[in-house]
Amino acid sequence: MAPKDVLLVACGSFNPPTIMHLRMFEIARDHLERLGQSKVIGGVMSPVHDAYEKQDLVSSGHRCSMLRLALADHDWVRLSEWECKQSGWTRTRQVLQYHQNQLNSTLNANCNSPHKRQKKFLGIDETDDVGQENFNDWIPDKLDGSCNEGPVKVMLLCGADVLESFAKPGLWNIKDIETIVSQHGLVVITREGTNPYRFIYESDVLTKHMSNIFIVTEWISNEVSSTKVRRAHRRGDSIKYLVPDSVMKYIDQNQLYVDGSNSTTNDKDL
Ligand SMILES: Nc1ncnc2c1ncn2[C@@H]1O[C@H](COP(=O)(O)OP(=O)(O)OP(=O)(O)O)[C@@H](O)[C@H]1O
Ligand SMILES: NC(=O)c1ccc[n+]([C@@H]2O[C@H](COP(=O)(O)O)[C@@H](O)[C@H]2O)c1
Ligand SMILES: [Zn+2]
Repeated sequence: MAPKDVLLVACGSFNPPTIMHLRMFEIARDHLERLGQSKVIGGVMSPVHDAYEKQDLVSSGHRCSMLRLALADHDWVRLSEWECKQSGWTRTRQVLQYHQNQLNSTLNANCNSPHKRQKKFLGIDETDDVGQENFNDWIPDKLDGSCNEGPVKVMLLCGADVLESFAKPGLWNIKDIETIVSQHGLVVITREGTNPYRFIYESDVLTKHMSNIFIVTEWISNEVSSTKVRRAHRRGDSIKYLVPDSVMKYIDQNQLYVDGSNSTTNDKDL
């Protein structure tokens, strides 16, 4: 059976983006492709909306700028700004659905209408809906104009802490969890202090859809987190090699994470 095309979507604060956020994609792609059933055709980072109001969250303007710098030379992972440009916070199931719909319509459009480049040449406006900005820069080049592609499956890429947050009362809608695991699928990277296998065992819905959940053990473990980076920076410690150099420079130039002044929220426990 030919491998199925997959697009990995990582949702998160990326406050700031760390090397581990970028590593996640490499680890996931190696694992999925080694299993032989999937071909990863691209990756997307979708920063959460400011309205998520997580402690110390700097504006999505800053977070998108940092992601743009972090991904500047990346050959297969791209930033998607759609989520943070909405009027409020969007549930992850809807974020995945949006990206799936956009991919499906791109694939359909490729087969039913003139080639995109031809459209540009003809001066046809590429906006989706009247008055709606086009946020489609994240679509892999591979799909840009080609009509012989099969379907592409959008999967959620996350760390095991996000998987375990499924059990936090009131945080996730059970129907959303079922839709995410049954229709999209999950690629979960192990993280210190988590036990994703046990977590799946203890959940009926996750056990039911286990064939669509890929747990990837990161043997070269790296416990960098955005929280630790922010803390180190606030204390005047070096964050070199924890975030891309371009991101480190941006943090300095914009004096981010020095105190609470750039944060969209005041310090509070969430
Ligand atoms: N070291 C890591 N190992 C595995 N997954 C990670 C790691 N760091 C981040 N992730 C994953 O990256 C995604 C984005 O997470 P997020 O933006 O919350 O980063 P974070 O480093 O956990 O930040 P914070 O400390 O602010 O929560 C999540 O799915 C999270 O689990
Ligand atoms: N119900 C939901 O869809 C739901 C709940 C909690 C977090 N999330 C998402 O998980 C991601 C990671 O969040 P944290 O940075 O809090 O770990 C964010 O993108 C957030 O939007 C989604
Ligand atoms: Zn986190």
